[in-house]
Amino acid sequence: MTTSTEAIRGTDRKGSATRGANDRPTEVAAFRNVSKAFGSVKAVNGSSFTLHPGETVAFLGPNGAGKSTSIDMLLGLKDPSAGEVSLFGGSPRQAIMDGRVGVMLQSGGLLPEVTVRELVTFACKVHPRGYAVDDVLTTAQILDLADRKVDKLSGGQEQRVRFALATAGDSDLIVLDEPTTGMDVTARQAFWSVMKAQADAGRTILFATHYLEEADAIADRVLVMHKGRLIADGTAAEIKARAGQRRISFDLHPGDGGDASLLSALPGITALDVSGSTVRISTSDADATMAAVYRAGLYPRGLEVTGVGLEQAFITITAEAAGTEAN
Ligand SMILES: Nc1ncnc2c1ncn2[C@@H]1O[C@H](COP(=O)(O)OP(=O)(O)OP(=O)(O)O)[C@@H](O)[C@H]1O
Repeated sequence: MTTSTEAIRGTDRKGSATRGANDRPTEVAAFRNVSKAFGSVKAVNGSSFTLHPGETVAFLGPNGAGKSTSIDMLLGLKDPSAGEVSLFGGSPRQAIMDGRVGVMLQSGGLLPEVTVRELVTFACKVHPRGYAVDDVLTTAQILDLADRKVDKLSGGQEQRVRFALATAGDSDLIVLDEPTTGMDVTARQAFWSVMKAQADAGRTILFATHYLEEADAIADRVLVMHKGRLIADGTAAEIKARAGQRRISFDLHPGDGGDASLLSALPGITALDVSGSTVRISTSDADATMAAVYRAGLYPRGLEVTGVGLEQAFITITAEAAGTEAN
């Protein structure tokens, strides 16, 4: 028996993107020095990146960074003011018409007065390689909502219907703009497990999110935008390393001589928290900080040094970008 997820996974699609002369997959999407201005607002400013077959890529950035505008250009919904956007080596509009892209956008009303089943059936029919509607409803976990009118759904339920529309056919690229906004924790986990199956089947996935833990857990690669510019492009680990921060924690026993003024003067230190005998430090240079701790004659016990999470790294690099602009 074919399960709905298997049906949606379809065959292994790695390498199904544009192929080069030597028949190796090349690129799914490319932004080449792309800008988009709305009057005096530079929503996107000279952005270049390439999406490769089979990658899961998170698009991060503070509010107004230019993520949705970039996605709109990627999908041919907006034209760039300058530069070039291509999908599968051709125009975004052609790729959409060919059914190569499944899309879940942030906004845009779902048709009122139709049921979930009617709407999803329509999406399956118009897709050149549409799946069976029951498979799509099952995979998106909305079979129980099939007979409900779409304008009577909760925000989280609406998101799941949008997800069903994005996965109604056998697309090579799935683009999701803040897909889990409004979903509860269980729905979010279920959503990402379905997306993981899509990624495992070799589809390329691009998703914008403000949930950095999602990006950290799911993405092979992270693009960070800030005020229209792409300020980081790498794995979550590379971006964390680039932010360069480390967290150190240790215990100092009473009488060890460590006081707040001594600790706060340690080299590299960016934050200090002393709670009873436990010292927690954020530092840009863990080696120098710890060398100074030992030089001061302190005896730290239970020493732990860890990297920062993606959230802290994101805050650090976007603050750096804001600082650079201000200078
Ligand atoms: N149609 C438009 N007309 C004028 N300005 C616009 C338009 N669309 C977007 N902008 C502006 O372009 C900038 C980028 O907006 P965009 O929606 O792409 O950001 P975003 O990163 O998706 O933000 P968010 O995380 O809040 O969704 C913002 O300053 C926004 O106000």
